[in-house]
Amino acid sequence: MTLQIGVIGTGMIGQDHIRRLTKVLSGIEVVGVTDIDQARAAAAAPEGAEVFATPTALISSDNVQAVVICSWGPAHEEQLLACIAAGKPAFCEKPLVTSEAAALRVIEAEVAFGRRLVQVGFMRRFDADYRRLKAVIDGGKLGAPLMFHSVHRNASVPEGLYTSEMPLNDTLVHDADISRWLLSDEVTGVEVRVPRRSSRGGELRDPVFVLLHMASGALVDVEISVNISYGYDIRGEVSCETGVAALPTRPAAVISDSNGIRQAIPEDWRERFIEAYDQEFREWIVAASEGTATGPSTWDGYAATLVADAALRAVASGGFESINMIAKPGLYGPPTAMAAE
Ligand SMILES: NC(=O)c1ccc[n+]([C@@H]2O[C@H](COP(=O)([O-])OP(=O)(O)OC[C@H]3O[C@@H](n4cnc5c(N)ncnc54)[C@H](O)[C@@H]3O)[C@@H](O)[C@H]2O)c1
Ligand SMILES: O[C@H]1[C@H](O)[C@@H](O)[C@H](O)[C@@H](O)[C@H]1O
Repeated sequence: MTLQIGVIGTGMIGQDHIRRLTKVLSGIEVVGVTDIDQARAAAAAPEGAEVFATPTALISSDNVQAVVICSWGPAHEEQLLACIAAGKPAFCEKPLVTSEAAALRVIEAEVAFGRRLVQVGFMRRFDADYRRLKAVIDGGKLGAPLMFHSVHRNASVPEGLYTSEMPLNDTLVHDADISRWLLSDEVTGVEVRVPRRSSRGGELRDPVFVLLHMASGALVDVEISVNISYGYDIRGEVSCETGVAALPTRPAAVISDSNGIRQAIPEDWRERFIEAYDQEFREWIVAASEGTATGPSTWDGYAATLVADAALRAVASGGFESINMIAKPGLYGPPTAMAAE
């Protein structure tokens, strides 16, 4: 059976996902697209796909069985709620939503529906290197994880569109999610330090240094640099009681020329996580074909939203900002460290 998919938002990642859904993966057909920029939607539409005037029209179409949301974060809530109301599985790019209140409304709707329908685009969980790192930590041979050093560097970000809040509410959400998942832990508080500003980003608050306090007592430090120019560089190292486990340096062709011997660094997220995005969709397609979702959930999107909110408060206060989660609904699995009481 072929799953008929509609894509909302045909910008950078929408186009990349349409490419993988039409040229890489099987078991699906992109039957519809929409974007507030109708010309962009028409240009991105695969042959034979319908260009819908609005997300509502796409979601309610009888031809669309599942939805991929790649619009801007502030638009996600309305589109997710419409998918849940229609009972259609939705893959939603990060961030899930852009406020705690919005995250709670999506949780409430999905819990009332009674089955998981939403998968959030935290693609690092599908990356083979991160999966091997988690297997080592879960294996327990290195003892308990004590510290996680997470480095998140972008070569550049879209000028004018990427604001000073975004290192914390757009970029950090990946590190927040991967920390919770890798360490099987929950974030209970956040501190942020702002070092000397990089002259490459103009007035942008860049870089930032974030400290995540985990429920177990483990600490996570995150470097976010979004104008590092040399490439898209993602690193991670977990210090445990009797050893250290780290992401490997990615294999790349070794080039020897008059500049020396060197290996290329990915240019951006599309290249670094290409296999992870393919794999997250493979797993989503299986789940969505069964009318549900897998992997990062609305609950995980909610948790990352709380971290982003706390980080923004921490910049303003200069101190420690705590996080208080609601009790975890059973739909999202057993209680976590924080919600256990
Ligand atoms: N997982 C990742 O690594 C990753 C990478 C890039 C982007 N993203 C996320 O994907 C989303 C899109 O990012 P992008 O880089 O493609 O941005 P983009 O600006 O290139 O594209 C967004 C598109 O959505 C459209 N849009 C916005 N609001 C809409 C609405 N209400 N209805 C219909 N269309 C609407 C815009 O016109 C635009 O074409 C963001 O949430 C971003 O954080 C995730
Ligand atoms: O939307 C993008 C995307 O999520 C990337 O994975 C991240 O590295 C960028 O900082 C962010 O702006």
